[in-house]
Amino acid sequence: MEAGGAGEVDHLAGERATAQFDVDHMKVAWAGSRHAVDVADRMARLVASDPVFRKDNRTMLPRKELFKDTLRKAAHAWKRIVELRLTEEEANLLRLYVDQPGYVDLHWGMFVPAIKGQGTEEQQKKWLPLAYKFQIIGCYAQTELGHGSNVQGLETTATFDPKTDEFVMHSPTLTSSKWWPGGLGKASTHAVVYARLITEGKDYGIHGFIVQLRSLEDHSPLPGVTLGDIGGKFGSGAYNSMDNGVLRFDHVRIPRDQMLMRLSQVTKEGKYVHSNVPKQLLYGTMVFVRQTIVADASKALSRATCIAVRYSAMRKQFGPQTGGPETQVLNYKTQQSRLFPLLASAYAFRFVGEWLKWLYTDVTHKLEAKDFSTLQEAHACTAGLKAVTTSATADGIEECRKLCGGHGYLNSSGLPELFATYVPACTYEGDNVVLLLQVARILMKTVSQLASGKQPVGTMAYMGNVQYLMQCKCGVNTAEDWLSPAAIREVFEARALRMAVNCAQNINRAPSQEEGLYELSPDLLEVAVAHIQLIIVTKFIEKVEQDIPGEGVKEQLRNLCNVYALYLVHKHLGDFLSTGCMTARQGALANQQLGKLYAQLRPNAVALVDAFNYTDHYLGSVLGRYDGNVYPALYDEAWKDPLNDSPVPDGYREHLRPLLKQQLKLSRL
Ligand SMILES: CCCCCCCCCCCCCCCCCCCCCCCC(=O)SCCNC(=O)CCNC(=O)[C@H](O)C(C)(C)COP(=O)(O)OP(=O)(O)OC[C@H]1O[C@@H](n2cnc3c(N)ncnc32)[C@H](O)[C@@H]1OP(=O)(O)O
Ligand SMILES: Cc1cc2nc3c(=O)[nH]c(=O)nc-3n(C[C@H](O)[C@H](O)[C@H](O)COP(=O)(O)OP(=O)(O)OC[C@H]3O[C@@H](n4cnc5c(N)ncnc54)[C@H](O)[C@@H]3O)c2cc1C
Repeated sequence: MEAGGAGEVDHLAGERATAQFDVDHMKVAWAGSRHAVDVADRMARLVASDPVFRKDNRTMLPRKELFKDTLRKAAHAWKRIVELRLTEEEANLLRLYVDQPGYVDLHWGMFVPAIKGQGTEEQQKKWLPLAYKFQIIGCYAQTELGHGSNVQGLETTATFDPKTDEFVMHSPTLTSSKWWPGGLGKASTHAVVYARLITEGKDYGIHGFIVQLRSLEDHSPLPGVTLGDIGGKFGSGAYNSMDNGVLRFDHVRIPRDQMLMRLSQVTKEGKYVHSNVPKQLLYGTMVFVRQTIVADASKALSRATCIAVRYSAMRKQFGPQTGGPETQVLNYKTQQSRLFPLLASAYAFRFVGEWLKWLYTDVTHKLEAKDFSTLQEAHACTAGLKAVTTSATADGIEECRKLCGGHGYLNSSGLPELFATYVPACTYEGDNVVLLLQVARILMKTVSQLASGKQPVGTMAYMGNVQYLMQCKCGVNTAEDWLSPAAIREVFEARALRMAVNCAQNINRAPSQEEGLYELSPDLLEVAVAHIQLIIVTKFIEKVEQDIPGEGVKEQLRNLCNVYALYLVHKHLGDFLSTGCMTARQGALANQQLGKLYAQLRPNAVALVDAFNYTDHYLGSVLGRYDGNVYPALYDEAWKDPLNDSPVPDGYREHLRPLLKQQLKLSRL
């Protein structure tokens, strides 16, 4: 079929011709290195060219078929990984481009890291080779029906029996049933189970245990183990490919050496021994995953913005009153003011994710050397950035759906499934509100220590500049003044610090610290968000200050950085004004500058999303096609729906025909 006569293919080519920068170099800036671009490109094409990895029919598959398809894809991916001797980097990219949540995510993302982080050397030697070769499949069984956020409230017990040198795993109540772990329902043979350790009659709190759940012969649940899937989830396709599971134990015995004993041990005699390390290291796997979730946020948001930008560039509605061609919807200022901040956010999250990965690696090295001084920083940054980036990404994907008008609501746009798959990221690995309150508590502690002269470090170092930041005045006089990184940084620092100090003062007025924290928790959330946004803005500014090769690349990144920062100023103007960080006039100038930045971004928009280098397979959207040839694709896609298998639908004879015949009789009356 011919395109609808609007010349869409040429349209995107024209868009690409207006770019004022070298897209190839922007791909490098986005991916991190030339090597990263090449590997990602190779893996994306490998997946796209393999019929087993087809996913265009996914939202139409019934759950059982979808799950079987996930098993097939995972097994095929593994076969290719082994046959092609892919490196870990390549294998992980392959997993990314297969783009179907499944047990492998939890096996590699949580089961293996939990054993690495919490297992002794012997335990690692025993279990990791089995996991690396997929001779066992593992998951991370922490959350229960009754408790998820409150980890210390978990009820599953692991009671040591010195007579047999075993732990007895038991689910004493309905609410102690493990509930949610991915891969648990149908695929896993093993789990790292978090349970209350009881020995010598004393409850020592939550610890991790490796427990075999299913037979390695026929995959049936072992005696005393009840297992199942917890049921269908939000959306079609989407996270329904994952077997989130339920697990109950009825006095299941495991050898003592299956307690993960790196942080604490139980001796043969039943003595509990805690190594001289912070107990929060038990939460290390969550910290690791939160860091990967921040990196994933930029992937999901960049996918959505890529679809919305390309579609908005080809879609036309209305036109000048004087006549002439219709207007590309991307030219509407409202479309730009909704879409460009999301595009800028995708870049911002990419760079802060890169920095967070560095921080995580640095903290891990320090922990290995028994230096625990940066544990709090790692917790605050991973928890806060996870919360802020996932919330903004989930909202952003939904905004992109609306930006694509009616067609955005079709499954073939890719946006409904992307949203449904993505949105649980706001809940899993820590509910975003719960995580932001953790950050806020750390900020309150830091403020309370300022008076004693203790200098905050890391991302909180700016709080040490309290004398200046509490009274400084924003020096912006013209819209262009807002292009100064120093001016931007200062207002974000002043806003974050003043909000934190105000909140701390209000808490101090409460009858007790606990009551204050409780009453002011809505304000605390905003304090945490302001601090985390400061980190994202700062890391973006630092990125732009680096040496970035490629014609025009640095300029585009600077533009995106300014869009991101000034969009936040506009969105949170109330914070900036109420804390006296800027005047209403300066707020208006920021908005004026933002409009100018959008106009500069406009000719580069399509090229900026091309720099993500996504294949049409990975995007999975007829609206986001690289060639912009949207209408024929939309039209063809509709005919693939099973509802169109026959011109007359199933059910006609039973339900439509009698009705229509009856109406006929009535009309004859
Ligand atoms: C196809 C084949 C391919 C093969 C490919 C092969 C290659 C593979 C490559 C690798 C692939 C990688 C893939 C990754 C993909 C990952 C996908 C993941 C999908 C998501 C799954 C989701 C899983 C889950 O959801 S798991 C469950 C998560 N649960 C939670 O997050 C619970 C949230 N609750 C908590 O974290 C806590 O309970 C908390 C913090 C809210 C409260 O805890 P607690 O009551 O103990 O503490 P407090 O009293 O509040 O605080 C005490 C003290 O501790 C400090 N603190 C708290 N937490 C931490 C921490 N984490 N770290 C450090 N410190 C912490 C806190 O600040 C307090 O400090 P004080 O100084 O005492 O004040
Ligand atoms: C798709 C998906 C996959 C998952 N995979 C796994 C997995 O592999 N392994 C695993 O162990 N778990 C998994 N989980 C569970 C997940 O980690 C928990 O659901 C998550 O940590 C939130 O906990 P909750 O369900 O107990 O929420 P709740 O804590 O019950 O939250 C309910 C509401 O209460 C609020 N709230 C709770 N506490 C506070 C507080 N202190 N102050 C203010 N408000 C509060 C929350 O903000 C929220 O609005 C998964 C969940 C999902 C959705």
